[in-house]
Amino acid sequence: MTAIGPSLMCADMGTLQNTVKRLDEANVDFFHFDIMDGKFVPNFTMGPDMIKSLRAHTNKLFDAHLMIEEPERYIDLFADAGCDMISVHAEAATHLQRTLQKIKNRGLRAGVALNPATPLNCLEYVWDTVDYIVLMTVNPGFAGQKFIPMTLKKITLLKNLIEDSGRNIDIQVDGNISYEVIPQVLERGAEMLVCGTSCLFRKEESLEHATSNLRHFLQGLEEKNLANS
Ligand SMILES: O=C(CO)[C@H](O)[C@H](O)COP(=O)(O)O
Repeated sequence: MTAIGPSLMCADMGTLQNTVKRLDEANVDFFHFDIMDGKFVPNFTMGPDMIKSLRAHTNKLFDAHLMIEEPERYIDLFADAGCDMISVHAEAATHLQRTLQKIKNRGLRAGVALNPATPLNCLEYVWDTVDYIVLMTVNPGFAGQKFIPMTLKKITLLKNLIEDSGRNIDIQVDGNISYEVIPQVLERGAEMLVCGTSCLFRKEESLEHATSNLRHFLQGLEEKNLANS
């Protein structure tokens, strides 16, 4: 089943606790936290203390996407805050394998995030240390950007590489994951959707409606695929 993960940087920061409770009840699958340092990306968002304070309000998976330089220095901080999954950018981790191993040693799922222009060959020697790949479909740093069409080809290539590796590695897509884009990324092999302003945090509908509409839409696509197979 396709996993829905609200991108909490798109929420109202003043009512975050309530938002997490509502989305938990609306039955999202995981919560996605974008961590920015003003260096790797030109923006700032949330940090470990915020994650820690939200941990008591849901049992759903917490997924931290570290858009920061030297991510290896902060793994313990985010693990201690209550994260279940941590992804680091290949472009930012000098010792990528060591950093992924550090995440796994803490008992968490380890992810590699790739900017749109980063080729897939940086994954070649870490297949045995990675649980999920975050393919950025916009350049990271800001919500509300435009989907980059070249990344569709990358999903197909990545799916083939994962199948060849024989490993159980999920593909997460992040950036302008709209109703128009969703069928295209799913048909190419994405399994985890990071849902921001493009499909969940929308002015015209409540979080509850947005989540249930999205779930129905995904179910419809899955039924159509089953019927065609
Ligand atoms: O990673 C991100 C930005 O770097 C956000 O998670 C994402 O872009 C938010 O979604 P949307 O594009 O739909 O607003």
